[in-house]
Amino acid sequence: MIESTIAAIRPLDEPAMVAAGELHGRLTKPAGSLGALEELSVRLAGLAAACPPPLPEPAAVAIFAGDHGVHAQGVTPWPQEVTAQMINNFLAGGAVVNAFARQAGASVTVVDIGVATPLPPAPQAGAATPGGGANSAAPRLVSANVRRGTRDLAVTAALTRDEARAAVETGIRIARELIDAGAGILLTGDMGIGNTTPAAALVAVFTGVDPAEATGRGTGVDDPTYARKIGVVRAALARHAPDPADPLGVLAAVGGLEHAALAGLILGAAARRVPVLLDGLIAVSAALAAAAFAPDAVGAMVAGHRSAEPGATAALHHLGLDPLIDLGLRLGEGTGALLALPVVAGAVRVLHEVATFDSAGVAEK
Ligand SMILES: O=C(O)c1ccc[n+]([C@@H]2O[C@H](COP(=O)([O-])O)[C@@H](O)[C@H]2O)c1
Ligand SMILES: Cc1cc2nc[nH]c2cc1C
Repeated sequence: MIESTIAAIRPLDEPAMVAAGELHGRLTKPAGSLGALEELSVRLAGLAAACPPPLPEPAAVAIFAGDHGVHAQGVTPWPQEVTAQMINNFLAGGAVVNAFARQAGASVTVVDIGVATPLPPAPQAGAATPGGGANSAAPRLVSANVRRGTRDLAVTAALTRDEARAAVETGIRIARELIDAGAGILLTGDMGIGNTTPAAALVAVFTGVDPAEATGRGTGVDDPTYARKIGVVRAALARHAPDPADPLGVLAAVGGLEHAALAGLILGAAARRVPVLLDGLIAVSAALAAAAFAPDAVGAMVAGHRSAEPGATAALHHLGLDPLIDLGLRLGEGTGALLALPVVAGAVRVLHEVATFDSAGVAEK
């Protein structure tokens, strides 16, 4: 399923991009005056192979949650149980992601891909329900636990290749379900105490930057914890020597289940030519894996924001993506992607609704 998904990912459609660029030149605004929104809307036309591309709605956030054996190394001050407790908060609608999803009119799907603490079984709901607004469906839990947390990557491989594959395939399946249910854009979310450590390792492997540059303070670790965290990432790279040309092997050695599933979500969206709006460090580390599986998947990626984590900037640079907003966020959950959603929608709406100089009777220069 990974292989067939990769095979379905194709380059952007040039004629649609040319048409969108020409249309921009005829709209009632000085050429180039919408800055990065113009490039974004042209790219989304290329992704959809249509000018104008469809409005990116309804929007669906998928939050992948997992735990991490590397927690035992003292790389985060938070207890592991917080991952499961925050899932309950997501399902009750009380987290920041819920507030932002209501604001943006997006649905929220929470996927237990590898939480250590047992959760109440999810009701066997039918199809996914993207969409939102005041009457949107309640957040939904999908139970797809591959294992109750990864192994400690400081000691051994975090996952077997089969476990990593199962998580990637779940991400692909969630993308398909959300798109089949009508989603016009997918947003990445994550929850996992300790997950900035494997994210930093993934960034270091795929971009080649030094672990000290890829590693940040996560939820806000103190100086001794930060130094230990860099040492853990450096030692893990030396121990496993992951090959960046083998993304499944990299995810298995030093990744996490939510990172692997997010890579699958991105591949699944790219294969269906639906945009995927990336959140912070964990999302962009997964995006590096997705790009290693299928370089053309980058065409479907929109960088929602620049996380305060230094590894996120290294990853975005490697992917050639400019983030839409830069507010110093470092929360995760999908919050930065949700804040960027109106920017993406605005970029596309311009191509649908703005009058041309001709039609509006406005003189050109
Ligand atoms: O999205 C980001 O850039 C981001 C940056 C720092 C922390 N987080 C979130 O914080 C948690 C991991 O932080 P830590 O310090 O426990 O590794 C996890 O639940 C992430 O969603 C997320
Ligand atoms: C409270 C809390 C909320 C979070 N949301 C995403 N990561 C998180 C980490 C913590 C600790």
